Amino acid sequence: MDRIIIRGGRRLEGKVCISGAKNAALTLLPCALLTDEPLTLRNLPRLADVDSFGHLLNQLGVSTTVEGSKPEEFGRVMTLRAATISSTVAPYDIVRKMRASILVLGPLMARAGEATVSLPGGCAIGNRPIDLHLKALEALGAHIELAAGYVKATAPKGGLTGGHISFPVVSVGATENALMAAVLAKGATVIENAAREPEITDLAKCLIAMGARIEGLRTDTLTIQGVEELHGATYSVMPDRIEAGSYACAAAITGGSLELVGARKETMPSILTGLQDAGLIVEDVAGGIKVSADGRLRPLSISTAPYPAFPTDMQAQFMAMLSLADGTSLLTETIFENRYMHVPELARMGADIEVRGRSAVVRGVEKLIGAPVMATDLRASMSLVLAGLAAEGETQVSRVYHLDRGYERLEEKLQAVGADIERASDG
Ligand SMILES: CC(=O)N[C@H]1[C@@H](OP(=O)(O)OP(=O)(O)OC[C@H]2O[C@@H](n3ccc(=O)[nH]c3=O)[C@H](O)[C@@H]2O)O[C@H](CO)[C@@H](O)[C@@H]1O
Ligand SMILES: C=C(OP(=O)(O)O)C(=O)O
Repeated sequence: MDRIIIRGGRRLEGKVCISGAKNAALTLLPCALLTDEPLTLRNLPRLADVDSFGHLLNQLGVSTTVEGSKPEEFGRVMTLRAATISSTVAPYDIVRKMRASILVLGPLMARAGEATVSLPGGCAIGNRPIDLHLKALEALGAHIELAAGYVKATAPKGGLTGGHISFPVVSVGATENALMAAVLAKGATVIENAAREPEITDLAKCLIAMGARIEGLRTDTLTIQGVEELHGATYSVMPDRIEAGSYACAAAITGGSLELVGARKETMPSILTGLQDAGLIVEDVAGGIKVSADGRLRPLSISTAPYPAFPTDMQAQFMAMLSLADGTSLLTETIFENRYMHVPELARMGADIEVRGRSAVVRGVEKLIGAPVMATDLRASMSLVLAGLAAEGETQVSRVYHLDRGYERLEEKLQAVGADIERASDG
């Protein structure tokens, strides 16, 4: 298994190219199931999850071809074509490894009228139920059965019909599944209390490019007028706001200055406000954003919540950064009940953090010290890399496969801006 080895203490300076967003890519890929014509996705990040999703789609009968696989090229182009759907089953083995697999449910129902998808179950960051995904499909006429760990959904004879969906809590995944199911349903669908994450807008824009009729983009009410069929399209995946935020934290924690090339300011309001409140200088530059440290970091009080509030996917990275702030910060996690797996590992590097239920009290320390650490999820692993960049001495982060799910060419991007970081393989 690979490890990342970091010798910390170097100030980072320069430009980092921001890749296509994982969480957008993973909801754009299943759109290929909605048409028998080719869907070409540009700016796809080179990530383990994107490859796994491609394999899942192959099993369902989708052909995939990839261009731009040369190591020096960023942003792959994948053309997907679901001329026919040969299987409507997403098996446990794949869904277990990649939770986004659940996003084939809506499109399979829309196109094939049936889907059998493994229940995802819990994962390291907490319980991740799918009851809202299922209720949304039921509102469109689907019949749902649960048996042997699988959801079996079937549409009535004439297919799904438009309906009224009102989510009791904001769910990104359930909004995505509902949207992808509704675009081919007969008649109109209204989704209330829809998630407003930029990745949802990216999905809606791609569906519109494929011929869907959707109104209310960027708002919490989406109105969809079902169409007979969708056609092929070419669509470019939005830049990854969480990757951009993570590199901004790298600039902050090393007292450095990084230009985040391609980052879109309008997709990361609360992240940028958090950085500014922590004392960083955030500037618009041509084609991106520049984030620079300006003295000691200030403590913050932050609560995660659905967009446009502070994202749960940035909580761990901010915690690493705030562990070196000049004072005590309070972080509250409202989305996932167990997203503090990085706390004991950061503590092994000298951070002073106390978890009290859903909150974490982070008392800033003068310095962190390198140590061997490991994490059980993606953003927790990134928080340890950030801590390692600032720490005195050597940090070894194991279980690198978590990072490979969400950060394209992490070591390469960090080396280019001055980090002493490498990947070691134990064979
Ligand atoms: C609102 C939010 O921040 N969502 C995050 C969530 O998306 P993801 O789509 O995985 O999760 P949801 O947005 O669906 O979950 C939001 C909340 O709703 C609850 N829920 C969800 C579905 C359901 O059927 N029933 C139910 O009760 C969840 O337990 C959670 O507390 O994790 C992703 C990966 O970290 C993040 O990129 C998303 O930003
Ligand atoms: C937890 C994450 O992703 P996933 O929902 O794919 O597990 C994430 O992007 O931080």
